[in-house]
Order: sequence, then structure tokens, then C-alpha cells
Amino acid sequence: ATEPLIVACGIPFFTPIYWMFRKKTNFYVWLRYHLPIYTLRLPGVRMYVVNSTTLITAVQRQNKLLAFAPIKVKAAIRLASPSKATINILESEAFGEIGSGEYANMFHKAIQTQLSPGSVEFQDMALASRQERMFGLYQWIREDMVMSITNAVYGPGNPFKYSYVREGFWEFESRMMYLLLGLSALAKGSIRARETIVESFRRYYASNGHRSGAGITRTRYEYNAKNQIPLEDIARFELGGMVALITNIVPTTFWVVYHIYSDPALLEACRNEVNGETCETNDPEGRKLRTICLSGLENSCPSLMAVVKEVLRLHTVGTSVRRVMEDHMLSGKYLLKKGSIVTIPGQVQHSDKAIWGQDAGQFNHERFLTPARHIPPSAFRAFGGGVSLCPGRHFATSMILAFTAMLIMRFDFVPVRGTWPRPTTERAGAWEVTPQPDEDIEVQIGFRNIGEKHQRWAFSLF
Ligand code: HEM
Repeated sequence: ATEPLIVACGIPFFTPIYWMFRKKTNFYVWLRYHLPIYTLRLPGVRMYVVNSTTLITAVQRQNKLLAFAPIKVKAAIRLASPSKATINILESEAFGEIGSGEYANMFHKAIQTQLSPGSVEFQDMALASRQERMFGLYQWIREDMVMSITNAVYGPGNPFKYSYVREGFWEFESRMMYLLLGLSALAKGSIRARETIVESFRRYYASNGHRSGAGITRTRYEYNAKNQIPLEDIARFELGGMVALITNIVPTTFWVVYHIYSDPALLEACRNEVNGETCETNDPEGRKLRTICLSGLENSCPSLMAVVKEVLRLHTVGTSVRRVMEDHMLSGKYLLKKGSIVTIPGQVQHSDKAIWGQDAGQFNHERFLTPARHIPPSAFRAFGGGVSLCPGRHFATSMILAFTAMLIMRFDFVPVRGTWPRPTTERAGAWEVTPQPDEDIEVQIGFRNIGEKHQRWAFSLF
């Protein structure tokens, strides 16, 4: 019985670390070996990188021996810096016997129903009327979406309504990687911002703000309280919730909007589809009210839905991580040693020409409209898979569809430079699942129709 082949071992330990820092989110694709699984020797830990879809399924089946709970507990502790007592509760469960990790595992289950389709209200999702002006598209989407998402989730007491919390969040996020790596000396600004956010969320919970929030917010609070997590630490753990909630939806929406607006034929097709899911009525004052049906967006807007899927395939770079709890023979063939890490880099699957065809590197939403080939389910990993499959995927998809639909129905965007440049993502942090663009795109916004400024819009669930 042998471990998977060791690669990138020019200078032991140093070579893989050097390239990880150089290549960041592109590391695994750049390193791509046509091996089903290989080993990287890192200081203090062995990492097994899984490439074959058959082995991905085998890893996901072994959710106790190849566990996710210890990974997320460690990340939560480093990010949130909770009290010693809370760390004890989390660690004793996540690192104890095989099959424990109850706090972390049950948390996933506890929040799942709250994130199922249709569970979050979208009333707050109406875009504020915009003046015609120029701005950076990414920045604009970010500001608008953060308010829409957090209003929907945290309710009227939403701490994000204060600009210092919004700014603090992006400051916290900017050096988050150092916190995750345990290098807090390099993340002083993030730590300062974290404490400001924690204090405003502590006040939010203390004044029962969560009771008027969405089900997900109430459930998270109640679950933590039931597990004896003190209020201050509940506020700390919400940082992880915010990161999951905001940081992937915003850039994913940006790329969806970018690909639609930069292709006039696609824009037209999506507008026609959304138009078919929009009904016109009069409000009690006799004004025209146009309502977009949310379930119709998912079920009856194939081009729009295909764009979202293709953006998730082409732009996400998430990596699933597991810890080996006992020596284990994967598929009866590869020895995985206790204490090592198993990773499944999604981007390796998403860029595989044998799976997606020769144009795997290009944006082509039509591959999801009229699939020409069989795609193994484990090859689409935008939301991970197995026990750690993203519980927010339905919520995220609904938000992205709703936001984009409203945008394309109401606004035209014209790039100030005349053409749509394709932004790079070299500066994205290694933890980002959907990388943000390096440079923003300056656009001019305008209402699509005369009279649109005074038009009223709403969403309905069905
Ligand atoms: C486009 C948006 C999103 C993308 C691309 C995304 C992607 C992912 C990925 C790749 C994982 C890791 C899966 C793995 O390790 O196998 C994950 C986990 C997770 N996501 Fe998302 N996510 C998104 C939105 C959200 C939202 C909106 C929420 C919450 C409301 C959320 C909550 C979570 C949580 C809690 C986990 C950890 C799962 C666990 O504890 O087992 N995500 N997500």
C-alpha cells in the first residue's frame, strides 16, 4: 500500500509553498497533473490533491474518516477569535472521536431548511431608483447587493445599514487570508475592523434584532445559544456567516451582469425571457406596477439560468478540504495517512477539456442550454460537494437571478471606454470562491425606457 505520488518536490517543502503564493487561485490548474490523485509535502502536513471524478465521489462518501468539521472549526476560530470556553466546546467535538463534530455538523443541518428556495423574503430587493451617471460597475453592484442581501437576512435592525459596518466588513475581508493562516500579526487592520463589526452585532443580538430577521438569522442564533455559546461569541461567529453570505454572491453577480451586458444578443434573449415572467398590474393609486415572478426566473428563463451556471463553472475557484481522521485506503488503492489533508480543487474539474470540451477556457453559456455531452455530477463543483455542499446555493442562486433580472429589465449600461474589457483576477485572495475583478469597469447607466424612472417594480415568489 502506497501513498499517492509525491510531486513538486524540487526543494522539499519549499517548492509547493512558493508556487502556492505565486499562483494563488490558479495553483492547482497550473500544477495540473494527469494523475487521479497526488501528494504535496507541505511543512508539517501532507496534502493529497484529488483530480479524478471517481475518487471525488469516494472521498465524499467517507464523510467521517475524511472529515470537514475539524477544518471549518479551525477556520471559524481563527477568523472570529472566540473565547476560550467557546473554543473548548467547538474543539472537543470537532477533534475528538471519529463521528463527533456534532456542533459543526448539526449546524449545517440546522440552517439548511432556512436557506431552501423561497425561504427568504425579497421585499427589500427593490433597487433604489438611479440617476443617470457614471460609476464603477463592480463597486455599484457590491454596494447595492450588500444592502439588499443583509436587509433580507438581518431585518430592520440590520447592522449593515451603518456605513462604518459596511466599510469595516471590506477592511476585515481584505486581509482575511492572513487570519485564516494564523498570521494575525499581518492582519492588524482586519482585526480592528472585526472588533467594530462584532460590537455592532453584539448590540444587534442583545436588542433582539435577530427576532425580526430572516429564519436563517434566528436559527443560527438559537442553535448557538442552545449550545451554550455566549452572546459575544455568537456575534463573532456571525463574521463567518457574513463572509459566506456576501463575498461569493457579489462577485458572481458581477460576472453574470458582465457577460450578459457585454453580449447584446444574450442581453436581448435574457430580457425576453424575464419579460415573459413579468406581469403588469395597477397599484391601489392606479400607478403601473410590474412584478417579476422569482420561481419563473429559475424555471422558465433558460438563457439567464445557463449564464449563472456557466459563470459558476468558469469563474469559481473553490477547493473542498477534508482532514484524514484515521489511516485510510481510498478506493482500496491509495493510502491516506491520519492527520493529512485532502483537497478537491474545483477549478481543475471546471477547466478539464475532456469533460467540458475544447472551449472549456471560454465563456459559452450554451453548453448548459443544449448539453452536447454527459457531465459527471462531481465535475461541477462551484458549490463544493458531499457533506460540505454549500447550504446557501439556493439562496445565492435566487439572489443572483433576482438582482440580474431587475437590472436588465430597468437599466442600460454602456462602458465608458466604448468596449467591454475583460477584467483579470490576478489579485484575488486565495480563499475567494468567486474571484473579484482586479479593475472595475467604468459604465454609464441609463433607464431603458422613458418613464422608467417613475415605474414601480416588485417581486413575487410564484
Ligand atoms: C455564489 C455564491 C456561493 C458560492 C459560489 C458558494 C460556494 C461554496 C463552496 C465552494 C463551499 C465549500 C464546499 C466544500 O467544501 O465542499 C461552500 C460552503 C458553505 N457555504 Fe457557500 N457559496 C455561495 C453562497 C453562500 C451563501 C449565500 C451562504 C449562506 C447564506 C453560504 C453558506 C455556506 C456555508 C455555511 C458553507 C459551509 C458548509 C458547511 O458548513 O458544511 N454560501 N460554499
